Amino acid sequence: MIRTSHRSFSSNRTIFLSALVLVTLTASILSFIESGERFLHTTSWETKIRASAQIRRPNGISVLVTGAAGFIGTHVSIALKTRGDGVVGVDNFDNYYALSLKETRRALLDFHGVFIVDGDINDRRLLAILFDTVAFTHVMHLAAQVGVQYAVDNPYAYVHSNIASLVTLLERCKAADPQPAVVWASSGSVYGVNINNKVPFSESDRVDRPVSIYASTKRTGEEITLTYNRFYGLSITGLRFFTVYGPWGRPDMAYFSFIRNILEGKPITVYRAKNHTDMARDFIYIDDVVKGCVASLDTSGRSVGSGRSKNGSAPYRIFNLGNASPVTVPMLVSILEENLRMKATTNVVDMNGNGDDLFAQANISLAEKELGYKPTTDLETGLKEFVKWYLWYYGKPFDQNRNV
Ligand SMILES: O=C(O)[C@H]1O[C@H](OP(=O)(O)OP(=O)(O)OC[C@H]2O[C@@H](n3ccc(=O)[nH]c3=O)[C@H](O)[C@@H]2O)[C@H](O)[C@@H](O)[C@@H]1O
Repeated sequence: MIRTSHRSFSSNRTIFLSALVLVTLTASILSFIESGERFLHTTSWETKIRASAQIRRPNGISVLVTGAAGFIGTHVSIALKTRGDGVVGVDNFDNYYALSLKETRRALLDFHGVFIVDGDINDRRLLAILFDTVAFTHVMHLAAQVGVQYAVDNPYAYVHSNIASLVTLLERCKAADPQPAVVWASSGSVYGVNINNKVPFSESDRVDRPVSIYASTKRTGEEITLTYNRFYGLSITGLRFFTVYGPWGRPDMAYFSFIRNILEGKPITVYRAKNHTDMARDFIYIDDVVKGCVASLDTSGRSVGSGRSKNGSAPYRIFNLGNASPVTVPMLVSILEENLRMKATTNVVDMNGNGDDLFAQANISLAEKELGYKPTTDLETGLKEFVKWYLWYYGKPFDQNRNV
């Protein structure tokens, strides 16, 4: 959805990035000043929020996007704003990965007229002020502590971000009148080690054997949101994202860290299952995921409660958002090598039971039927776009003569 033609990659990169840096700097200085006064919610802060939340199309929606400076959050916010919806972002700008990338995404959002509130959604007062300032029709909840392996050493981060913050947000949505509809990021990792012994994975499969703290907090989130649907009438749509990749992506993910190491001539580590089976993922390109998110918002139905009471029942839905075509990690590496015309130095390591799922493949027929979801970007095409963005963003000289 964020289009930058190849020509502009080379010629206007410096101009575009310098403009972004300037906007970032201004936005950061302003947000620093305002963040200090955040709780006085100065009129300029409120004015920015109201302007950002303004709906500019007939039957438009007004969406609070949590995690708006994140990878999927940035793309979804821009897609909604571009079509005329009201969008306000909130992000705690944590340093799980490079803050500079989040700040540049903030500038990109600013460029598109999306204001991001710098704050933590576990902050009840901040949420109260936000919901008093804007009557959100929808919440796109993408803020989360992500990463499968990071959970091994940092379990509390997942409880704070994926459980405590979720409940704080749902409590605020429950109290709103009218209540917004909620679309939120679950995860394909809830399927665990393929306990169903069937592929592809379907939403009706058993998901009571998650293999990481990360996956178990996402599974718990599905149970918690069901409670807020059944008792308080919130419309809930959970999206089980598979392995999402693309421009402005997450540096902690394999596809991103591999390209960085290959370009820097450093080795990459390729995990393999104990019986020497290659790991495989259902890689899904960001533009396809954005379409799934927007379609979920558009078909969310209404919440039917207010406070502790509700009038009727609201929709509770879960969808797989994947590509339905798994690719092995070694294949991912060879596609990157082909795009970069460089060979990777690969260390193959047998999995250490770090909570990584061996295999993932989404059955997307339910999303196709209910959301009209139809992924169109295969991994080769998507990675080509990602490599172009990466070289443009990090200003890497791309030597066409490099041997593979
Ligand atoms: O499907 C999902 O729900 C999850 O997808 C990704 O998790 P993952 O698929 O494990 O993505 P990566 O961390 O990029 O790993 C992709 C594959 O590469 C492998 N890998 C990762 C890193 C590495 O250095 N080497 C390596 O072989 C992993 O074992 C995995 O098989 C995201 O990181 C999660 O936030 C998301 O929830």
